[in-house]
Amino acid sequence: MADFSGSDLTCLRGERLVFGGLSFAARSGDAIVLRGRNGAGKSSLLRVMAGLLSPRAGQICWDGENILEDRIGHQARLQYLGHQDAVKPVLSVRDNLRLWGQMRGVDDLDGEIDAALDALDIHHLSRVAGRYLSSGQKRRTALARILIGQSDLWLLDEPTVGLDRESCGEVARLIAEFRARGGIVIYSTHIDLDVDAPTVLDLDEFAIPMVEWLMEHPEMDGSAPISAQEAAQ
Ligand SMILES: Nc1ncnc2c1ncn2[C@@H]1O[C@H](COP(=O)(O)OP(=O)(O)OP(=O)(O)O)[C@@H](O)[C@H]1O
Repeated sequence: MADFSGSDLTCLRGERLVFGGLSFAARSGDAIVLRGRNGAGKSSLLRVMAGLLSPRAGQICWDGENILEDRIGHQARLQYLGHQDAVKPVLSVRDNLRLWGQMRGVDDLDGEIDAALDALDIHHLSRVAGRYLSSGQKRRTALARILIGQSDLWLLDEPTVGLDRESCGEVARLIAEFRARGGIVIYSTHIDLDVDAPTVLDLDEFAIPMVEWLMEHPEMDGSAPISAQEAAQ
């Protein structure tokens, strides 16, 4: 039974404190849905969870080990789907999936690609170059990618953007199948996705006004006067 948790996380983007004091916990088969207004930090949190962005404070652990101690090992266990579909325009859909599969060192790649194309109902597009795909078809291709190779954790940033209503149902079904195999899914969405009993993590509850945060962390206040001794250091 895998265990993925974060404690007392603070995230800074640029000079802005996005959220603070955020904790979460998930075990095999769990789903967490991230909610919050635009700019609340859902994408930032997913990037922190993926180890692509370091938190300003707090830590994230997989089975008790800080993910930053072994970023490569963490990335091998997860599939991250960001806003960008990252579909190469000159490669066919099949070759895009082949490239991703090769990067993950997948063995039976052709078999896995066929299964992923079927699951996303894009077999008919397998020889079409990325540049000719519609935005929904690109999103389906990106979703097919997360099915290739073994993974224990899906981090999905608005997975249904650009998809028609029927495809949203397919995404919910894929999530259910992954959870049934023991996977952990954390996703952001602005629509209601038919996922069974996800834990809701509302980022709006963790927004901290900058001024309040600077009072707790005066060392981060670039506008505060510093002593002559500190200036000399
Ligand atoms: N690369 C970056 N550099 C600096 N600030 C950033 C960067 N990316 C995002 N931000 C800022 O971080 C904050 C959180 O953005 P984020 O994209 O995580 O929010 P979100 O909840 O996913 O928003 P949305 O619902 O609009 O997708 C925003 O204020 C944004 O301007």
